[in-house]
Amino acid sequence: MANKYSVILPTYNEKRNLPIIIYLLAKTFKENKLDWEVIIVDDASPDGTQDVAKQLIKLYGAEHIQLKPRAGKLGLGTAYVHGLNYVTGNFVIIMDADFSHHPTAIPQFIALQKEQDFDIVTGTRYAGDGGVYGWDLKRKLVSRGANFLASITLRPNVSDLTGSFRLYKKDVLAKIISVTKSKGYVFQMEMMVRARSLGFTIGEVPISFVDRLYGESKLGGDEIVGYLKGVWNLFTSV
Ligand SMILES: Nc1nc2c(ncn2[C@@H]2O[C@H](COP(=O)(O)OP(=O)(O)O[C@H]3O[C@H](CO)[C@@H](O)[C@H](O)[C@@H]3O)[C@@H](O)[C@H]2O)c(=O)[nH]1
Ligand SMILES: [Mg+2]
Repeated sequence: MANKYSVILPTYNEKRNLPIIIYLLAKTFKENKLDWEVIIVDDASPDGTQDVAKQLIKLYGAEHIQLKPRAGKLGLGTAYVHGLNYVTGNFVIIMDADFSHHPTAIPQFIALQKEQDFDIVTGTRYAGDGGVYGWDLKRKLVSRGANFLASITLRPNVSDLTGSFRLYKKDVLAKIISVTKSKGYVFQMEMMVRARSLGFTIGEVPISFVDRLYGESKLGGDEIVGYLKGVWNLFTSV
């Protein structure tokens, strides 16, 4: 069977970013002669993101773009779980819709996956020539601190635990999701810890994470508290 790559794209108020990210995804997949689809999981964005998504379905075709909305803002982790239900490909790519994750890295993820038959390939901002651009000191410290805390307590041996730009074998993602308990941003970290304890192989590709141009981050204080609780729960259970 030929490979098919399904992108799960969670959106909340991404009206301005969505057309461009879809354009770049379509371009990347076409140029690399890959079979693809994007599943947009929108949580009832008040800015009209879903109207834009519907236009994009007309433009690119329902075989390439699916819109799978939810009734309210239910969090990033459960958005992936929801999107996975509609995946028709054998590989899944998870990424943000605001260009912090650039589609040009996708062919590199795919090449590395093929090279060693990795179960997961994760983008990393914290190894090789990866990096973060456009964040203030506070946000940098939160991200570094979150990674440091989880890596010393849980030792998953992955250099970027909290990033979400990743490629998974579909069955592997389904397995990991079935044992992952977190609902918010902490989901990314828990998934890597679970993947390691299940014995899955993880490759890393350095990426540049550039902060969004349009709109605001949805990372707030409650997500940070949720993260700390998540580390603690894993530390006392795994
Ligand atoms: N459907 C849905 N989508 C959401 C929600 N919250 C955020 N999103 C979408 O998820 C993506 C990431 O959200 P941002 O608000 O842009 O996150 P960030 O602060 O830039 O955080 C990034 O860095 C974190 C830490 O490294 C990552 O954990 C996170 O996944 C993301 O890559 C965007 O496409 C955004 O629209 C939600 O509750 N529901
Ligand atoms: Mg962002």
